[in-house]
Amino acid sequence: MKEEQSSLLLKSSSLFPPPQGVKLSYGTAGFRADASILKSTVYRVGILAALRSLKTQSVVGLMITASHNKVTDNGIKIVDPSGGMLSQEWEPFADQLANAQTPEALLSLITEFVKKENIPLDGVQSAKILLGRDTRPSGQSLLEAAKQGISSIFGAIALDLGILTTPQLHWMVRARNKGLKATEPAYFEQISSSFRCLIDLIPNETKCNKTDNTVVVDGADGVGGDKLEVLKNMLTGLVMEVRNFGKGGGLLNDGVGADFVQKEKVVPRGFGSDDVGIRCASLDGDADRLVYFLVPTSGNSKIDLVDGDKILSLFALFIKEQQSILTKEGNEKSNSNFQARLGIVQTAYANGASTDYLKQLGLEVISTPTGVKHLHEKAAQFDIGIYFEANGHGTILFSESYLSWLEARKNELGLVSEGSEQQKAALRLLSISNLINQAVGDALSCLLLVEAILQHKGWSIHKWNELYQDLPSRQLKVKVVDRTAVVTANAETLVVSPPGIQEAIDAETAKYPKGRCFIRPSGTEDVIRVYAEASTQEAADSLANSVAKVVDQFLGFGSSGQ
Ligand SMILES: CC(=O)N[C@H]1[C@@H](OP(=O)(O)O)O[C@H](CO)[C@@H](O)[C@@H]1O
Ligand SMILES: [Mg+2]
Repeated sequence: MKEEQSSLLLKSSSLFPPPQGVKLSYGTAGFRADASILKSTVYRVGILAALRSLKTQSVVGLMITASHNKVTDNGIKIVDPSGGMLSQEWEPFADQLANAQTPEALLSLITEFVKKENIPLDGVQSAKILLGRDTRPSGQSLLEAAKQGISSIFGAIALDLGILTTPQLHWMVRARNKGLKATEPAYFEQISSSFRCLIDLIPNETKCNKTDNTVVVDGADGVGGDKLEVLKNMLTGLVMEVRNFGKGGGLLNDGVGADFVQKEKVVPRGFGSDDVGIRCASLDGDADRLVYFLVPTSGNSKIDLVDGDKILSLFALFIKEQQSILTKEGNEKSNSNFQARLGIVQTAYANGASTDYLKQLGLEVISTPTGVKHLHEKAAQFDIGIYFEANGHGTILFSESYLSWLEARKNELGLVSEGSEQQKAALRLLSISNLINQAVGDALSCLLLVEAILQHKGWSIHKWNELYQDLPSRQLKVKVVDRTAVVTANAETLVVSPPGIQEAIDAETAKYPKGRCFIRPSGTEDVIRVYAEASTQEAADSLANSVAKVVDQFLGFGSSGQ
């Protein structure tokens, strides 16, 4: 490394001392903590992003957000050139950088890594980093720290794109590296026009029945609500009312948003008795999650949750239907025999009833650890890979080879049977691939796809919700001395350390018919999460509570683990 580069790094890093007594970890989706201690981390991730861009010779992204966490938290994550999450191979280096105690230690880590990875840090190659942030008040000052980190690497340029949803930034990084238009208007144009195509392709029979085309959306008082206000005016065939849109004075994620709705199963702020029976949806704080819900009865805050698993099921059902129309037998041979592999990816948090339903549809279902980085990787191995976390984060990935086949097939059908059902099915699948974010789960594009499918099928939210009945479940959080003491295996369904705890969990679970329960350390909050499922709500609650007690005995503040 050149002398000037080393001294620049030493000088700038001395302005960003790391917080004392805190161990930072890249976690499920980047670094997250109370915003007041994050400046040095964000500065260092700025350096890391510049190195990633140099290494890949492509544009990368930096998103400043803490998603569903409380407003005083913030976080930072890197978007890889593909538009996906940072390659997991670089995560250990991210952890080391964030935790280096002195400017000298930081410099030596960087020097070593640059050498090992063969990164062209000569000032000749340039690096470009797109920066986005959510609406958190701490975003602006953290943005400055990120810029300082980026400008500490010769040749690196930061491009501030302002306030964006996380999926918008992922989309822009991907588009940019594919040489496509990567602006916010281009994003809105793409999703609204592909939504229009799907609406135009609705069969006349259902069009006549005129299904309810109104949806009320809780924007979590964050960036998503704000962006929906723009998007809704570009849509035809859908009436959208946005509440908690971020500029009405409500506090981000405070009794609102997809995480709250999914975990608490009660109405978010601003919703209530007047909404009985209406189709409602909720975004999270950075608009990468979406859940639907309905208020079943007045005078009670309980909701019927239509979660990520059900969105996944609706998507899977529709795609499977379109695929079978497209490959219907008795048609001309040509190149119509592409055996597209359709695969479903879930985590252990997926409701057991959803997995059963998807398997009954004859679909291949696989399970990965929590965090979309894991699900995305698996889904990308299929021609059409649909992945969702129960909390509403997911998307549909189409392989390049399948898309080229589909495009060719659509053109061919246009010549031989213009306007046929088969050609429409091909057009629908192509429109879905343009609507749904190919980089990462995106609440805005998923919302439009759900709406298009419901209109296509002429379904109400009730009808959709009846695809299968969720097994009662309960999620709890337990504060412990050191959550890293819990080590899991088998896609997080088994605890291998501390010894004895899995046996205790098994003993509790065995007491409940259809009981299923697992624990894992959260990668975004300082807690152990407990998930339980059983045949009744009381049983699920009781199982979750007993296992929470087990966790507390083994790892809580009164345990010998302290
Ligand atoms: C149970 C749960 O909802 N976990 C969430 C949450 O991760 P944890 O590691 O569980 O804190 O935040 C992640 C990032 O948004 C999301 O991917 C994940 O599904
Ligand atoms: Mg989020």
